[in-house]
This record gives sequence, C-alpha cells and structure tokens, in this order.
Amino acid sequence: MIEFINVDKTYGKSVKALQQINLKIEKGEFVAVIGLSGAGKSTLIRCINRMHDITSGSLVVDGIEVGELRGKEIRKFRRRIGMIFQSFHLVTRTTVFKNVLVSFVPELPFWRKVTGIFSKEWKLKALTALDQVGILDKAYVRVDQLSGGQQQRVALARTLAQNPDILLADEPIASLDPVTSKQVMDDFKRINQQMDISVIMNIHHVEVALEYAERIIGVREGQIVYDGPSQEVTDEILDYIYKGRKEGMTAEVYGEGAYV
Ligand SMILES: Nc1ncnc2c1ncn2[C@@H]1O[C@H](COP(=O)(O)OP(=O)(O)OP(=O)(O)O)[C@@H](O)[C@H]1O
Repeated sequence: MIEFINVDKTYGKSVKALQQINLKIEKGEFVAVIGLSGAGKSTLIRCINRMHDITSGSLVVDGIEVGELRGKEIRKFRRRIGMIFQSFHLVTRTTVFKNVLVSFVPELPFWRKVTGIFSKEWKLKALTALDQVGILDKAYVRVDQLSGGQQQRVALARTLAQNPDILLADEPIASLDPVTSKQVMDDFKRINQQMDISVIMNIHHVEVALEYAERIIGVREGQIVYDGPSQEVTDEILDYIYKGRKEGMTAEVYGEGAYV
C-alpha cells in the first residue's frame, strides 16, 4: 500500500508543488492522475520512488517510510518500483534483448558486470518479460528500428523483468499515436490485472484515463480536488479539476469521491 499523510512538496523556497496530500493506494489498483499542466502530477508520482524528496508529512510504501531510506536502501527500494517515462530511456543502438538485460546489471556479481556475461536464468527472465508485452519476436532487432509504441513496450519489458510491485508511469503515451497508445495502455491493463501490479499513471488524455483506470485522482494547484471511481467522473467534475471551483458547488454536486 502507498500512503501519503499530510504531504507537502516545495521546490526552492516558494514553489508549492504539493500541498497537504492525503492519499491511500492499495495493492493492485490502477490509478490515473489527471490535471492541468503544472498541477503537480509528476511531482506526486515521483515522490513515491523518491525521485523527489517530500518537504514535510509522511509517505509510506508497504510499511517503509520513504524519506528515511539512505544510499543502498534507496536503490533496493527502487527496484520494486518500475518507472516508465514519456521518452523511453533506451539505448537505441543496441538490441531489444540487451536493453532488457541491462536492467539486471545492478544485481549482478562484480565479475559478471565486468564481463557482461549474463546467466541463462537472467536471459530467460528477459525473454519472458519481452513475451509478456508481445514483442518476443523483436528480441534481436536494434531498438532504433522499432516504432515508438514498440520502444515503449521494450521499456515496459525492462521494468517487468525486475518483478516490480508498483509501476509508476509519467505520461507514457504522450508521444504516441492513438492506435499505438491503445496497445500500450492494453499492456498496462493486462500487467495490472494478470500480475497484480499496482499502476499509478500521470496522463493528459482524459478519455484514455477514464477508459483504463479504475480510480481517478484530480490534482489542481498541488492539491487533490477529486478522488473517486472513473465511472463517476462527470463533465462537471472534469471542469472542476481543469478549470476550478464554480460558485455554489459543494461535495454533493461532485459526488462521493470529491474532496472540496
Ligand atoms: N525541479 C523543479 N524545480 C522547481 N520547480 C519545479 C520542479 N519540478 C516541477 N516544478 C514546479 O512544480 C509545479 C508542479 O510541477 P509538475 O511537473 O509536478 O506538474 P505536472 O502536473 O506534472 O505538469 P505537466 O503536466 O506539465 O508535466 C509546477 O509549478 C512546476 O513548475
């Protein structure tokens, strides 16, 4: 479980990116974080794996107080949390297979790191991960010969090979066309349901968020202004998340999950 308790994040002295965030995400949930550009979505996601430090409050992931981790502990903790970005962060001039194998390097004994020799077990893990995202047939193709969607699937396979409990995705389909986006979102859904991996995704495409995520978190100016099931998100709620509060609106108007 991921739990934010009264979390604030301030950049520098005055940029209040997150304010009084209280949030619980259970194992296996598929959550989409939506809101205007600059609302704090990336910051919210990146605090979970300690890419950003919170300024105050408490952030606990599966019983671990994230802010108290030091050095090696942070690296170990991050291995359980996969991160997918808009840009795929791959080594494009080498094969798909090698890109997935590289994810094991931090876990290898020193001599294997130096020699670059991977055991049969690691190779099998890498191939299994490629199979899980449907690109096993591309294992020996160079990454720069793949489409954007296929590259995102390689990134996903690389993360899956680590057996994560949580997948954080920061705008994973922002640079993909609608057809490819759907394939990648289908991968996320399958991984979430079949492997019971929690998915927390920051996404600009509201209609895609509503279709795939079971829970929507609406962020505005660093605060959670909606938290509830996707089926209950109405145009009014979206207006509220994206434009701001209208005079006279109350929690009743916005439904059960609303934080107003
Ligand atoms: N490293 C940083 N240093 C200073 N300010 C930052 C930093 N990262 C983000 N901010 C500021 O924090 C606020 C929240 O930014 P964040 O990137 O979390 O928003 P976002 O909702 O993810 O936006 P977008 O959809 O454009 O990615 C913004 O005002 C942004 O300018």
